[in-house]
Amino acid sequence: MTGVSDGESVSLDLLKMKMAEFAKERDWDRFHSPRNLLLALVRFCPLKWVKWENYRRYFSGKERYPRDYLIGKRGEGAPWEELSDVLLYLVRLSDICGIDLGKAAMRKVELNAIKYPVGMCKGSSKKHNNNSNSNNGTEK
Ligand SMILES: Nc1ccn([C@H]2C[C@H](O)[C@@H](COP(=O)(O)OP(=O)(O)OP(=O)(O)O)O2)c(=O)n1
Repeated sequence: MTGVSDGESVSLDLLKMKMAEFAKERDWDRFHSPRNLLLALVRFCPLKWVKWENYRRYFSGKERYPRDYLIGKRGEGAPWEELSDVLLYLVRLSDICGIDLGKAAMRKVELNAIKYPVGMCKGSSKKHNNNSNSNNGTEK
């Protein structure tokens, strides 16, 4: 259905192209301004997170979902749909702004490694500014 076979990966470039085609066919380029796309990401996507409440038991480790449901082989409105919307809007926003998202993210990975050297951070989730009350966002 996706045209991508099992085991084949999907590049950001392919998603970028698909989103560009999707918008062009519908004459939606004019709606995909940086402002609108950013609003879709910061306003609309968090609203969608409300849907994640449905999966609270899964995230708290209390419930398991069938793998096919999680990765999009079945189940409308499942986690894969919500995550995909975030990625698609982000890919589209980056494209419209002329940001090469893949390269930018690779650069950010490099900067993160400099900011959080293994020698200083191994086993500790403290944020780089050394604030003892903060962490790197992965723990609450
Ligand atoms: N102006 C728009 C509207 C939608 N989309 C695309 C990007 C998202 O992947 C998806 C979002 O569509 P919906 O707003 O209909 O959201 P859902 O598909 O999640 O439906 P719902 O919110 O009703 O559950 O469609 C887009 O590119 N540009």
